[in-house]
Amino acid sequence: MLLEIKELTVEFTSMQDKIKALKNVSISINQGEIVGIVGESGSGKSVTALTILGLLEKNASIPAGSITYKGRNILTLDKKELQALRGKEIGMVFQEPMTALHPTMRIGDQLAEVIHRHRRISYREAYQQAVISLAEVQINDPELVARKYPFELSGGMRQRVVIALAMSAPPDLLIADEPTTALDVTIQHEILKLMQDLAAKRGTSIMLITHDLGVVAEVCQRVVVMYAGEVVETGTTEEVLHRPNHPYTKALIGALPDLAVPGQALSAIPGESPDLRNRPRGCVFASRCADSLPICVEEPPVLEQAYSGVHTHQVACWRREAE
Ligand SMILES: Nc1ncnc2c1ncn2[C@@H]1O[C@H](COP(=O)(O)OP(=O)(O)OP(=O)(O)O)[C@@H](O)[C@H]1O
Ligand code: NI
Repeated sequence: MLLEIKELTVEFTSMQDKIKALKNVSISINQGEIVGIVGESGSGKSVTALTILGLLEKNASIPAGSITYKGRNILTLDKKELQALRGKEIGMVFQEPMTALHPTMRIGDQLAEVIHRHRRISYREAYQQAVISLAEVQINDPELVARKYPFELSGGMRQRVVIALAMSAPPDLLIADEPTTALDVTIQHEILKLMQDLAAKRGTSIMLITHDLGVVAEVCQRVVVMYAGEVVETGTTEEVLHRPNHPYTKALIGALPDLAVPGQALSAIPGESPDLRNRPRGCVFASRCADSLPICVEEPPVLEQAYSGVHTHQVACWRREAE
């Protein structure tokens, strides 16, 4: 196991309010695996990523849980140790590539600087390596692009550069938070394929955060469905997409015209997600669930094996189909 998040709870304090953004979240990622994290806006996907990276804002606290990376609990590391982990061991790619790039520095120099820092080779060698890594992310004429500034590139090209940057160490884990959301559909496909190929070649694991089940179907081996800061269902992509067990997952999938097509946003399910300042006593999804039972509003269901004999597939639902 490369990364193991165990019963993680994250809270934010703002004004007088305490927002429980994550509750009892457990997610694991094996070496070389691509795991998709899906859920609608506000379900806690980005908070999960930021917690792993040690980048939560100052108003956050972590009252419970652990995040074990290669046997070490990341939550106990100090600032310096975390910084060393980020970028080198754990790479990151976010939705907006501009935030990861230095606006007034040439692409080749940005890459060379990072490579120089991580690999203890001369700057000249690092620059040559930078050009090679641009070619690896399928940028035509990498020498020319290396001399350009970020603003001279298209969004898709910039995201390729960010992936080259994130993969340059190279990391063992890549955390990608909606890496293709801002790009048009054809470019999305190319970038996903690129990440998948690079990961396979280097044995990198990827945590791929997306609100797009088509993206999950295309590249993920496993998927974690989050709702209101909790994991409601998890399993192999096949299990979750073809045999969904949780009413929320079913609703997400049922509303998609064609699962194999990326670029379809999660559909709107009637109702609103619960107020995270005042979480419901029972199941978080009960207020929007078409199949809820009296017990659903009384007691929270725990994440349990969905079908007997299938260990990978788990669901938190009182109507869980155990057979
Ligand atoms: N610094 C903060 N202070 C207070 N609340 C926060 C803070 N950061 C996140 N939250 C809250 O935590 C919850 C989860 O947010 P998060 O960004 O993880 O959602 P998400 O699943 O990534 O959504 P999206 O798909 O819109 O990116 C939200 O209700 C959000 O408002
Ligand atoms: Ni997010």
